[in-house]
Amino acid sequence: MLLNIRDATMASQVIQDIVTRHGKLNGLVNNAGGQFMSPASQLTSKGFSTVVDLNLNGTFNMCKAAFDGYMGEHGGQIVTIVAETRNGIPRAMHTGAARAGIINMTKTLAIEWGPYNGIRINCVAPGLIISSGMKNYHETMVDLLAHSHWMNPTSRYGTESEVSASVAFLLSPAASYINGVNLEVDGGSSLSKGNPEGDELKYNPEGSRHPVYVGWPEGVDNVHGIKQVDAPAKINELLEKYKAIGRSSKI
Ligand SMILES: CCCCCCCCCCC/C=C/C(=O)SCCNC(=O)CCNC(=O)[C@H](O)C(C)(C)COP(=O)(O)OP(=O)(O)OC[C@H]1O[C@@H](n2cnc3c(N)ncnc32)[C@H](O)[C@@H]1OP(=O)(O)O
Ligand SMILES: NC(=O)C1=CN([C@@H]2O[C@H](COP(=O)(O)OP(=O)(O)OC[C@H]3O[C@@H](n4cnc5c(N)ncnc54)[C@H](OP(=O)(O)O)[C@@H]3O)[C@@H](O)[C@H]2O)C=CC1
Repeated sequence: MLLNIRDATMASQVIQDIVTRHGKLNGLVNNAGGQFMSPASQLTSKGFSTVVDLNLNGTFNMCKAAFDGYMGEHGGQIVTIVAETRNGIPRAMHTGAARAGIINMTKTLAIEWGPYNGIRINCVAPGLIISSGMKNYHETMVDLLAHSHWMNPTSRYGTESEVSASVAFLLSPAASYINGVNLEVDGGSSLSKGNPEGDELKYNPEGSRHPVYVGWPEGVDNVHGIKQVDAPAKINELLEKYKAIGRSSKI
């Protein structure tokens, strides 16, 4: 099934096809999105609109299609992946504005659509995550990002598994009374970003138990159970580093 979320007609068609094929639509996860990096001073009006159209309008198109095509009558759960935006997103003001718009749209929809058979709608806001998406960026940006892994209190990137665990939780009955929230999955970067001159020890002063705490559950055999993703090499190197730390992080 082809889908361009920027196209409202296509969004409705895809929802209709799913309902026809499966007879129901329990959940919608709006994960599609993205941006290009540009300082705001160099951003054109068209560039700004493009990113807002993709993220904000695209998410609206999918939510509306799900509501009209099934959930308005039968209820359901919606989770939208946004991005950690609390202090803005330097070099990505367009996406920051769009994601903040989605978070506010989500609050309104939670209020307006909750009465429709208990529709629940929430957001998950990832911080920096080791993901295939990083391949979209120029090498210099990847370098910068790879050197920014300490920029939150956990001093590391997150993983796709850590984001999807939160999505699964919000979709599940375990979250049956959670509606209209934005769950930050960011290692605390929304609380503190650190100093660009700093290093990974910033949040781990001498005397703390571990240089970096990973805290991933063991895989079937060991921590190597963490999924390998098709991220740029420099970002994947971080994953290997965390795995090694993970093995020595057991309390
Ligand atoms: C030290 C810390 C650094 C802090 C910064 C941290 C930032 C973190 C951000 C949050 C973390 C998020 C991570 C991720 O999201 S992972 C990646 C996910 N995937 C993507 O981002 C997708 C990559 N992007 C794209 O696929 C496309 O750029 C996009 C879909 C967004 C747009 O594609 P489209 O084909 O619709 O658009 P066009 O190419 O036709 O362009 C339209 C106009 O947009 C302007 N533009 C486009 N590219 C650029 C660019 N690279 N620089 C500047 N401007 C750009 C331009 O005006 C285009 O119009 P014109 O073609 O007429 O010029
Ligand atoms: N990785 C990170 O650090 C962070 C990521 N995020 C967000 O998480 C989400 C997933 O990102 P990630 O996996 O990293 O990156 P990817 O680029 O791998 O995933 C983005 C997905 O969105 C799809 N997509 C883009 N535009 C459209 C469209 N118009 N219609 C339908 N699908 C579209 C892409 O499809 P296709 O491949 O076919 O183009 C791609 O599968 C994104 O919204 C991203 O911005 C937020 C914060 C941090």
